[in-house]
Amino acid sequence: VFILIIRNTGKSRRQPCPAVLDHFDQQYSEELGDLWASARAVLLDPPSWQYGVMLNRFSSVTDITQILRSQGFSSLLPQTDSESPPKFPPSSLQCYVHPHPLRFPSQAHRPGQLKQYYLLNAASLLPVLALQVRDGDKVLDLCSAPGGKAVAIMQSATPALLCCNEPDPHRRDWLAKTLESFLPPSLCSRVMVSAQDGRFVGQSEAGFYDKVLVDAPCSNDRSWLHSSDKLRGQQRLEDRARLPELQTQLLRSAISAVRPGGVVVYSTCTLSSLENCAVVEAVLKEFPDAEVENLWEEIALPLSKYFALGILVVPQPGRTWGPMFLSRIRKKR
Ligand SMILES: C[S@@+](CC[C@H](N)C(=O)[O-])C[C@H]1O[C@@H](n2cnc3c(N)ncnc32)[C@H](O)[C@@H]1O
Repeated sequence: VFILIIRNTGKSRRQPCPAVLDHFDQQYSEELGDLWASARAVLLDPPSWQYGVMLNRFSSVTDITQILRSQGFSSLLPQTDSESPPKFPPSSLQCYVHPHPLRFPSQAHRPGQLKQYYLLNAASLLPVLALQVRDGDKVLDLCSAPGGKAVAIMQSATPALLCCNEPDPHRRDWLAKTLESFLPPSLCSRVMVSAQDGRFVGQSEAGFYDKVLVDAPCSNDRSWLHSSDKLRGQQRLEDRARLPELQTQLLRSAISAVRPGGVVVYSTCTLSSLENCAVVEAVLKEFPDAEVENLWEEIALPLSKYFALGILVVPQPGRTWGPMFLSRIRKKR
């Protein structure tokens, strides 16, 4: 198999939206201090962005690992026989990363044919690792489209049920296509797609799930910074102000949907503390039977930066993963 790897070039450089950049400069220089200057440089430079290659364990094509290794990719997650930290629980999840911004070509959707790999920002795997899905778990992916984390969950273990919820009809179609492209028909009975408003799942399915992922709608810093025009950028800044309320409602609903002893992972792809720590903090006040767990020991990746209520991955030159915030909340027994 011949695979052409694309090196990102300056030709695809997109212009940042001045209003969004100005807003980020004000907020993030205050919240992140010196770290913002280097994160800013990465966010403004799409050709420097790295991409992870998550393998599909259900694809019968097996030579992809060899190709990746020969191109200089290496495994992001430590091999199970490795002695060196960090140690993750054994998992069949495999993702390859490259030190340079090389981009593997994406594969087209072909009905009836499973894709071999999924391209992603490797930090997106952290919420899935934190969820610690085990065989037989009942799992809810509350905000699921386009389905990257749902695919990663199914690479990690074989849950009894994975409910992928997405209320937006177009994004739900995209999600269904992703699942069809990566999962064999034999898993159909375990994986279902639902269309609920996630804010109300906690009432309708209280205490039903072992694990719930809330990969919340958020201000997606990477893409919002490159908003196509001024109006769109300004609209997004208005949306940004409203997001913490929706995120709070979704996290509240997720904690209600999990059984005592179960876990909720809350994640976003923004650096904004108002959508991250502040949301977790506000919701925890309402649930004395829930507590945040310390992920530092467990997910101590060199590209993560620790915050009191979770982990924030701040993109840095040469390690452009993130932005990604995650926090794991356990409901006491
Ligand atoms: C960050 S994206 C999820 C990405 C996805 N987890 C993945 O890894 O591919 C957030 C999703 O939440 C959905 N969403 C928005 N409002 C929602 C709500 N009230 N309940 C559930 N999902 C919602 C959006 O349509 C969007 O698809």
